[in-house]
Order: sequence, then C-alpha cells, then structure tokens
Amino acid sequence: MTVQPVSAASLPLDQAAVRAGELRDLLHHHAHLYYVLDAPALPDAEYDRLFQELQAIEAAHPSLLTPDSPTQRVGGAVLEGFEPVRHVVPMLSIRTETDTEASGAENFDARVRRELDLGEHAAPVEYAAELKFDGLAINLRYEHGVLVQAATRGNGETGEDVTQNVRTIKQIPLRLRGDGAQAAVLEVRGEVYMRRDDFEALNERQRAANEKTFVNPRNTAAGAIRQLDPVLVRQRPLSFFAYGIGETRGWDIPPTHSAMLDALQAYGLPVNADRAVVRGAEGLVKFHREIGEKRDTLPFDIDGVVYKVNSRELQRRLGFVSREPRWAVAHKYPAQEQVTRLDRIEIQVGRTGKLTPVAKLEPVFVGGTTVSNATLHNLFEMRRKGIRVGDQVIIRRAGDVIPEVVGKVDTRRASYVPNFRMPRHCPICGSEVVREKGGIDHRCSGGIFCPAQRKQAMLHFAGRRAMDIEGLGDKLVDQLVDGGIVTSLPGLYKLGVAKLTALERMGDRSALNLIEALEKSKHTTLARFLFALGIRQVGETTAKDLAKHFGNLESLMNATEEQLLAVKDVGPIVAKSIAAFFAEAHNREVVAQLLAAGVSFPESDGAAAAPAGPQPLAGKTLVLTGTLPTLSRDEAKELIEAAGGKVSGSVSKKTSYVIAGEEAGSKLDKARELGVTILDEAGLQALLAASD
Ligand SMILES: NC(=O)c1ccc[n+]([C@@H]2O[C@H](COP(=O)([O-])OP(=O)(O)OC[C@H]3O[C@@H](n4cnc5c(N)ncnc54)[C@H](O)[C@@H]3O)[C@@H](O)[C@H]2O)c1
Ligand SMILES: [Zn+2]
Repeated sequence: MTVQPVSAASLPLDQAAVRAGELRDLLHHHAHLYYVLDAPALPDAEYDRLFQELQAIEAAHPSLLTPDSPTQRVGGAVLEGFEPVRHVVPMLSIRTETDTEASGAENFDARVRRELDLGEHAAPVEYAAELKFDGLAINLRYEHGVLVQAATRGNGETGEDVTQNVRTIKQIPLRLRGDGAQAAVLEVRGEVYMRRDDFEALNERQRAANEKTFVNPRNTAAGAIRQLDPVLVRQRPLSFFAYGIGETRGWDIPPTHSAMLDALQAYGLPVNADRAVVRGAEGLVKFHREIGEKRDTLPFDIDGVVYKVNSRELQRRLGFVSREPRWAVAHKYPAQEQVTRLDRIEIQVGRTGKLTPVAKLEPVFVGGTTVSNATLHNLFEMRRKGIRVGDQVIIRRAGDVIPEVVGKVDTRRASYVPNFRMPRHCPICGSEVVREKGGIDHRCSGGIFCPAQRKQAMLHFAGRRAMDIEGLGDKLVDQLVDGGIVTSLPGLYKLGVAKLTALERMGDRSALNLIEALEKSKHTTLARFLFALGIRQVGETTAKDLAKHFGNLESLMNATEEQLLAVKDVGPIVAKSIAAFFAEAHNREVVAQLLAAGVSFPESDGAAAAPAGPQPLAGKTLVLTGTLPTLSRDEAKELIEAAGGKVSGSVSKKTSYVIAGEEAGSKLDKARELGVTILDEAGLQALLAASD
C-alpha cells in the first residue's frame, strides 16, 4: 500500500499522471474488496483519503480525468449467482463533506444558495436532516402495495435481485398499509443494517465456537444480504430504515422530502425518528452537533448525517452531477475505524481469572476519542487474524463497546516477529495459567488469592447494575487491594472513615460519601445481589430469573443442579456453575458475612411481597419496544413493576399498552394490528403518575 501524503494539486502534470494511475488502481482494488466481496482490507477513513487525493488531482488537472475513474462512478458490481435488476431511477451516491466541523454544513448551504441564485436577503433554505446509516442501500419495489422485488444498488444502474433474502427482514412489510396499497408502483429506498447489539451477539457466538469473527456491522450486513443461502441470512439479524424513493407510478409524490418520509412511515415502513426539518446553515450545524452528541448511544452505527434540500421542486432545479445529486450531502463524523501500530501486548486478568491480551497502541483518534488500548479478545482470535507486535492494525471503537482490534492491514514485516504466547504464570499473582481442554480461554488458577481477580470481583460487585456503590471505582479498589486494606467483599462494609482518609486523594468528604453509599447499597434486591456475587455464567437476566424462581437466597444456595435446571433459560452449564459456586465453603462464608454486615433484600424483584407505593398499573400487562428517549429498558421495567404492572415480551390481545420508543419494530406492527393502545414515554409517565 502506498498511502503517502502528497500535496496532489502541486504536482507537475507528468508526476500527477503517474500518481493518478496508482490511485485509480488502488481504489479499484479496494472498491472491489468492499463492494463486491464485502471484505474490505482498509478502514473507510483510509479509503476516503485516497479518494480525495485522486479528486484533488483531477480537479487540478482535468485532462487526467478518465470516465472509468472511481470518482465518476458508483462503486458496486453485480455478483454472479444473482439476477441483475435494472434500476429505472438510478441509485446514486452522495457527495461527502469530510470536514467534521460546523463548516461542512455551511459549505453545503452556501453551495445550494449559489446554485439556486439566492441573494443575500433571500429566506433560509429548508432542509430535511437525517442520519447516515452505515449499511447498504436497498430498493424495495411495491406494486399495488405488495413487495415484488428487492435489489441492491450495484453499480447504480444495475443491481442484484435479493428479494428472497430481504423477505427475512421482519421490519420490512411485505404489504403496505393505507394509501400505500393504492400506488401501482412505489419503489422505496433505504438502508439495510445490523444493530450493534445483534452484531456483538453474533461475534460472541463466533468466538465461543472458536470461529472467525466479523469486522463491523456494515460489512456483515452487506455480506448477509448477498448470501446465496437464505438460511444463513436468517442467522444474521438485519434491520431496515427507509429514506427515499425510486420509480413511482400512480402515486402523488408529496411536495417535500419530509412529507414523503411521513407517508412511507404511515404505510408501515420503518423510518428513523432522529430526523428534523431545519432552516439554513444554522439549523444544519445544530442538527450535526446534537446527533454527534448522541451518536454513541444510538443502537446502530452511523458515519454521519445527511442533509437534503426539502422541497422536491428545488431538488429538481438543482439536479445531478455524475454520480450524486446536487441537493444532498453527507456530513461525516470522526471515523470509527482507524489504523495504528501495535506496540506491545499486555495481559489483563479478569474477575473470573480470564487472561485477555490487550493491545498497547500508538495513540489514535477513533470514534471521537484517543485510544491507546484495545482488546485482542483471546489468543486464538489473534492468531487467526495473523496479528503480531509491530503490525499496522485496524482499531474499531463504536458506541460504548470497548475498543477492539478487528484486523490488520496487509503489510510486510521488516523482520521476523515471533508469535505471541500466553504466559504460563499469572502476571499478577504468579499462579499457574490453565486452559480447559478444547476451551479458548486461558485462566489464572489463583482464584481468591489473585489480587487481579479480587479487584475485578470488587468492581463488579460495586457496579451500577449490581450493588450500585457510588464512588467505588478502579483507582480506589487498586488502593484497597494493593494496600491489603480490604481482602474480600465483606471487608468493604467494615471500612471506616479513618482507614479511608489515610488513603491518597481521599478527603473527609469523599470518605463520608463512600460510607454512605456503602450503607445505601445494603438495601438491595435478591437479583442484584446474585448478579453482584459474580458467579460465572450468571448475568443480570439469569440472576433475575433465579430470584424470581427461588424467591429467597436459602433455597437457591441449597438447590441441586437438577432443581436449577427447572429455572427458565438455565441450561446444564449454568446450573453446574451455580451449584459449584455454592458448594464452595469459601463462597458460603462470603455470603454469610455479607448478610451479617447488613445486606438485605426484603423484596425479591417483582415476585410476591407486599407492594409499597400506589399501584396504578395493577392487573395491566405492558410491552416495551424500541428505544425510549430517557428511560432505559430496565428502568422502564422497574417503574412499571413498582406500579404493579407486568412487562411482557410479546404483544397479544391481553396486552394493555405498548410503550413504543424510537425504532420500534414488529411489536409495534402487531400492536397496531390488534388495536392495542400505543403510548410513548410521556404516555407511560402519565400512567405511572395516575395514582388512583
Ligand atoms: N474500506 C474500503 O476499502 C472502502 C472501499 C470502497 C468504499 N468504501 C466506503 O464506502 C463509502 C462510499 O460509498 P458510496 O459511494 O457507496 O456512498 P456513500 O455511502 O458515501 O453514500 C451513499 C449511500 O449512503 C447510504 N445512506 C445512508 N443513510 C442515508 C440517508 N439518510 N439518505 C440517503 N442515503 C443514505 C445509502 O446506502 C447510499 O447508497 C465511503 O464511506 C467509503 O469509505 C470503503
Ligand atoms: Zn492471578
């Protein structure tokens, strides 16, 4: 790879010609890997840099512009095995504003005003602003309301028929509702994508099976849609958002882009709620900033926002250039994948003793922050990716997922670098490192004698979703464990002000606050307590199920594997792990001491027990779907249960209300179908507030 920073515009013609040729070859090669094989070898940010370099050369030397230049065409091609589909209305690309500052929006607005000949005093232009989803474009053709064909963008003129695969996406209606069914032809365009949690879960499964993991949701989604086997597609959960139209016949196209999206939504198509109609550059800048702030909390990847001139009449006047409309632009955010050098590998020891190789990196700006550590997951995954110290590796940081090394850039090594090996002894406590036969994880066998495991166990215990001890963070835990001040979980409750204020950076005020937080944490629920204990295989959900099933700690601690298997969703591995945990005298002792310290759980999470406050939702069953603006799923559930209501996972005639947030999926459709009352978060709050 020859990514050299040259000031393209300043090259003399002959050198510029050589460089343009190189760039074209390089871009063609990588476009093929990306669009045709769904297996890019470069992060998008690198590709974009090369692309812009070529654009700059072509702008400085128009004679070097060739019709087959990657800057002149839409990137894809039609894969063998699929029927080609000719698009009546071509599927174009969007011009990208890579300037991630406010000026990206200002440039676009200025260009639009210039091209529309709007004077200084003319009113601000109205724009539809929306998210730029990072997936792949799909054209859905509805005839008289029935989905008859789904096609990829391909090279923009001709795409691939992927109807069978698209039918597996539950969010895509096979039949349109309302007026949508009247149109003779209505082509809906949108993005097929994979949610981040679906992607993480898929990779977790791959890892557990010691199989190849996927690099990012975008390429996984693109690969899934272009699978020849629909059964494989079904194993890769995909989602969809509509954002435009193609050919239409017998349909009155609404006069603005935003009204058109409203219509599509009314027909039953998923349209993302994070969209707005704004005026002028100012409105665009504000939208870009607001979305930038919430980007990490969105359940899917976006690589920017898209601005579109809202009026279709103005769109028509602005028209198109070679591969993109003049009335739309994509305004990017910092890339979520970047290349950097892997300097060293360190080993981190987790709560259960698992050894994780962690990459120490040359600091790199990725996904909006500077990253210098990233997980390599496990030895086998690292070997499969062929990663060695000194390599140029690809780092991904998206949402609140910890940064990870997803691959490496193909570079030749200057000299031989030995393969990384796991240490034979725990780097923290020196105990032997073991690996179960056939397993993928290496573990420290030191158990409670390993300070690293003790620290992690303590942090987990204190976590927000566990005992929720505010102020007990990793710096403090380091001091407590390293100084031998606290040697086990119950020891936390024996901390006094004197011991705490003797620590570094700990004043009277913080010490008192911590003690108060410790006191507060004692009043908890059985489910939280079980989760906090850090029993291997027992996550939050399993802890809740266990609490519900057994109702009290005693019966759970004495349950046999067989009795544990009777709990919903508890399989043999989980049952075994729980039984083994409570069989150990040390663990029973820890539990006894915690109870003696005052930890109590009068109510066992939603199970029996006398209700405390008013019960406005008594006897009602609610279903939650989508992302609510302020409440998390857990919080909403807790509030509903505290108000006497039940939360169910599926909609039926017995459902009292469906609480729908952004991106509500099939449950919302089902609710509409059954005529169940649909409320948003504000509606839910109103229900909760009605105390009689
Ligand atoms: N890594 C690589 O090697 C490599 C190679 C080729 C291309 N790429 C990447 O592909 C991208 C360029 O791709 P492109 O030419 O396909 O165009 P684009 O992705 O920049 O823009 C057009 C596409 O945006 C999508 N889109 C998402 N939200 C949208 C919305 N709200 N409205 C309209 N469209 C929306 C549509 O799929 C549409 O086809 C760049 O990000 C580039 O880095 C990477
Ligand atoms: Zn150890």
